[in-house]
Amino acid sequence: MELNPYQERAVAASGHCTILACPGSGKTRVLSVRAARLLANHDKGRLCAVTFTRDAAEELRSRILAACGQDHARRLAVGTFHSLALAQIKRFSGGKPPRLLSEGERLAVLWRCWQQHAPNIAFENVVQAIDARKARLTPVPFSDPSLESVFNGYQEVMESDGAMDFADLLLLSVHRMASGGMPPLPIRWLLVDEAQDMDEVQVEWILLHGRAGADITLVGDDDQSLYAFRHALGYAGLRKISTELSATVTTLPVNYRCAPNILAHAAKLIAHNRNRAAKKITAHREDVGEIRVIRAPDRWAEVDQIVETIEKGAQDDEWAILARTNLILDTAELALSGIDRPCVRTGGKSVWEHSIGSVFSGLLRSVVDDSWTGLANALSFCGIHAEWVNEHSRRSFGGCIARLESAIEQAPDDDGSRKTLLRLRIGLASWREQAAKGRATLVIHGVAAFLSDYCTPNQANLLRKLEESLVRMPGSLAQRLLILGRSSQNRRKPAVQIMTLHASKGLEFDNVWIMGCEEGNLPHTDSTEEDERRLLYVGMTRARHRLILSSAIEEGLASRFLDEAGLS
Ligand SMILES: Nc1ncnc2c1ncn2[C@@H]1O[C@H](COP(=O)(O)OP(=O)(O)OP(=O)(O)O)[C@@H](O)[C@H]1O
Repeated sequence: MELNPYQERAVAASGHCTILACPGSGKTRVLSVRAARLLANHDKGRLCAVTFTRDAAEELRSRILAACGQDHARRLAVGTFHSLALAQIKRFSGGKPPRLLSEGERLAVLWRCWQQHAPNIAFENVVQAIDARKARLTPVPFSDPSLESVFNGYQEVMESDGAMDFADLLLLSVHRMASGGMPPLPIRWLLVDEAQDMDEVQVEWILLHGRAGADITLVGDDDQSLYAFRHALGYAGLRKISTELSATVTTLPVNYRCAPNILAHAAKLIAHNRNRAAKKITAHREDVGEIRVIRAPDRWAEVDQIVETIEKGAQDDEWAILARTNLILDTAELALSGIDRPCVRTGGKSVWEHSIGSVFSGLLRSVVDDSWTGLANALSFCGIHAEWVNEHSRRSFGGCIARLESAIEQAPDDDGSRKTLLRLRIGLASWREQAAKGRATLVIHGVAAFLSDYCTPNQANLLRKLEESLVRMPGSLAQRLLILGRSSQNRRKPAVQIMTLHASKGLEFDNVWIMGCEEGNLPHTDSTEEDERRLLYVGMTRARHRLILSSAIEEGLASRFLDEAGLS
C-alpha cells in the first residue's frame, strides 16, 4: 500500500513535526513508517515512541520493526509514559527504585484516607480531585480543606512504604529533569501517538526532551480528544509543544474508511466546535453510504428496531451498537441476547455478568439441569453465610432437592437462613414441574419474584429488565439459557459488538448504530458540549458503509447534534 502525498510529507518532515490527522487517515501507519525510516536512514541515535496503553505500544513496536527490520530493535524503545519514566528513574536515580502501587492498592489506600478525613464527600469526587491535582505541574489548592487532609494522608502512607502511584512517577521524572537532578532519556527522536490525549505533566515531559535536543514528532487528532475528564489538554497540548519547538505542522486529511456522505455529515457536526485546529477532511472512497435517523416511541421500541434490522441482514454483517452510557447499552444487550448472531459486550461488563444477572441465570440453569452451583450462588446471594454454603456444598450429594433438604436440617439457627432454604425448596419443586410442562415464562417470573425479595433497589431494577428480556425470547427455558451461554462464549468473532462511544475510538465497522441520541444523553449533562460533540464525531466516523442514529421520544428531545450534522 503506497503512502499518499500527505502521508509521505508527514513521514519525511525533518526536525520537530506535528502531524494533525483526521479519522481513518492512517495515523499509526504514518507514525510507524516515519520511525522505521528514521532508524534505517541513520546509523546512530535511539528512537523512543510513546503510546497510552501497553497494547498500543506492542502493536506500534512490531509495526516499526516490521518496516525497518529487527536489526534496529536495540535502538528502539516503545512504551507508555509511565513505563518510560520508570525506566528513566531506575537508570538515573541511585538507590532503590520506587515500588509502584497497582490500581487496586491505590484505591484501597485512598479509601482508608477518605474514610478518615472526608467521609462526607462522595468517594468518586475525592478520587477525581486527587487525580486532577496530580495531572498538574503546580499544585492547585483543593476546594475543600478536608481534601487536603486526604491528599496528605495518602502521600504519607505511600512514602512510609517506599511506594508511588503512576501519576507521582511522571511528576517525579519531570521535577528531577527540570531541576537538573536527572537527565532526559538519551534519545535522538521522540514520537508520541494519540498526542491529543496528553495532560499538562505529559506535555512537560515531552518538552523537556525536546529542549534537551530530541526531535519531537506528535501525531494526533484534536477532534478525537475524548479524555478532558482525565485532564487531557487536546488541541491546547498539541499547540503548546508545536509553538514552543517551532515544529513543522502537516496534516493527514484523507479518510480511507467512511463513505463520503457519512464523512460529510460528521465533518459538518464537528465544524460547530470552536476550539479546534482548522483542517480539511476529504473522503478517499466514492461509493454512497446508507444513513438513517430513527425516532422510536421508547427505548424498547428503539432496540426492537436494532434487532429487526440486524436480523434482516446477512449472518456475517458486522455491526457496532454504540451509546453514550452503559445504562443505555444494557437495554440493547438484553434485546440482542435473543438474536441468532454472535454478539458481545465490549469494554463493559455484560448485564448477565453483574451479580444479579449471574445469580438469576444460574438459578434458572439449576432448574433446567439440576446442577448445584447456580443454587449455591443464589443461597449466598440471599444472605446465607458464604462459608456455610461452601461447607454444605462440599459435604452434600445428590440432586438439588435432596441437597436442599439436608441443608434445611443442618441450617444455621438463625430464622432467616432456614426460611430462605424452605422457600427455595418449595419454589424449586414447582419451577421444575412448570419447566417440564414447557411453561418457561412462568418459571422465569417465579424465579425473578423469589430473588427480588433479596435485591437492593438497583438490583431489583436490573432484575426486572433481565426478566423481561428472557420472557421475550422464543423457545424452551433450556434453549433460552443456551442463547445466553452462546452469546458470552462467542467472543472470538462477534458479528455484533455493543460498546460505549468512548470505547469505540480507534475501531471501524461496516455498520454503526448510535442509539440514545437524546438531549441529556448526547450531549450528556455531565460534560461540556464540545467534548460531547467530539464523542459523537468519533462514533460517526467508525462507520464504513452504514450509519444509523436513533433516539426514543419517551427519553426526551432528539439531540441538537443531529440538526448540526444536517441529519434531522
Ligand atoms: N495510503 C493508504 N492507501 C490506502 N489505504 C490506506 C492508506 N493509509 C491508510 N489506509 C487505510 O485506512 C484505514 C484507516 O487507517 P487507520 O485505522 O490507521 O486510521 P486512523 O488514522 O488510526 O483512524 P482513527 O483515528 O479514526 O482511529 C485502514 O484500513 C488503512 O489500511
